Amino acid sequence: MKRKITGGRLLNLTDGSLTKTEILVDDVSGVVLAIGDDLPVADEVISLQGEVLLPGFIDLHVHLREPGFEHKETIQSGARAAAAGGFTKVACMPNTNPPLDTPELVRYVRKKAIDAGAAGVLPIACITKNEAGESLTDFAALKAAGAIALSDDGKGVQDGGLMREAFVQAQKLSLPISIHAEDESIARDGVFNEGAALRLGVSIQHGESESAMIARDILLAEQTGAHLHVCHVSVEPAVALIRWAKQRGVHVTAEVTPHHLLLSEASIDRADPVYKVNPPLRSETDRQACLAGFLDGTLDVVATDHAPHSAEEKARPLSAAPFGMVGIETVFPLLYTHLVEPGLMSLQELVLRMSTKPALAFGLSGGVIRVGGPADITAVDVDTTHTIDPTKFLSKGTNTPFAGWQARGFSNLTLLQGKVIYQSREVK
Ligand SMILES: NC(=O)N[C@@H](CC(=O)O)C(=O)O
Ligand SMILES: [Zn+2]
Repeated sequence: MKRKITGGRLLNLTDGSLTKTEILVDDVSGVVLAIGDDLPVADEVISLQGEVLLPGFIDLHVHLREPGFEHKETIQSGARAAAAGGFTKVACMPNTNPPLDTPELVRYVRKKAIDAGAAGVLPIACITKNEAGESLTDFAALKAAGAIALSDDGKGVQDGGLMREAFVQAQKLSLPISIHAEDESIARDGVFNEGAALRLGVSIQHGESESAMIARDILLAEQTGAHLHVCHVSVEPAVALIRWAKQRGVHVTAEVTPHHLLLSEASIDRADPVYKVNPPLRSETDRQACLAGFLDGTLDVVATDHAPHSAEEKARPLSAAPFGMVGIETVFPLLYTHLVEPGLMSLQELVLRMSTKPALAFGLSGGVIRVGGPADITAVDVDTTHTIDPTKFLSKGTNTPFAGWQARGFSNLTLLQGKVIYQSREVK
């Protein structure tokens, strides 16, 4: 079927200009057939009212919880939530039950994702068997089954020798390794960053647990020539280390989450599990360093680390509640409203960091809208203000510290390969 999208404004990623234009897409070939005025008739016309047309967002770090934790999220609920957030592709982490450490499990996730018919889901497989940190998985078999990267996210690989071997093998297969950098001998199960922890009388998770492991893995990636991707950077020394590594020519990319860009430990007004996330919300100095690193490109991409948990789990006492926040349905409006509108970054730069650069970093298709390219598109409304209401999320998780915040830039329409995977009530 051919679909014509009319009434939208296409963002030019080079100069930031917005041009009112039509786009013709085909859901059989999955590509953009034409961009321009007065395009030929189509099987279906979708009329927009000035929404901005952007390449679908790509998230390199989400948790879809299947198999094993379907009460938190399913691949279907997570992929639908992603589409509502403007995402056409998400890379899901392997800390499921069982963890994604075999080709069969990787294929299971891919099949479930296709059945969901929403955002594309790209599995990241475990570095170590059962995420136990003791022996490596079969990287070649996992890649052949469709894994796009390797990670033990949720945990750091504590054994540096094992991690060195992982980089050696990943390099041969050109597979990125996404690290959850946390030295457990330093982190010691701490919950909040030092300032909030001391103020509220809870255990401290020291920032060096993150930066020390990043330093180790930069050195290992340099020696082995592997692609190191650093997850959820949150502390100033980590930003400095990644900047240094890039200057040395190490193949390193890094992500920053919306919560580490917009919140600090000063935002934690009470010992509430809604603020419990790993890595923790850090100091204002750390937040500023992450923002500066994001603006100067040291931190390449935004990733949400969408980490849904049930209301019951998040209602537990702080020490017993799980780490994690949802983010997939709110990230673009939050960053549009709090970074683009105040003039900290341009719209096209934000889109580059949410669509184009994630695609480039992991060698994925998408990230730009062009004739002949994939028809992976989202249309965002930058004029209407909405209040973030977790009860309206398509995700099963409502654990967000941004409830009640106002934002603009919510998606009204998302297409994957020319098929509509999300449409709001505003679009006819
Ligand atoms: N970020 C979190 O606080 N939690 C994540 C794990 C992770 O990304 O480290 C989760 O799986 O819930
Ligand atoms: Zn993590």
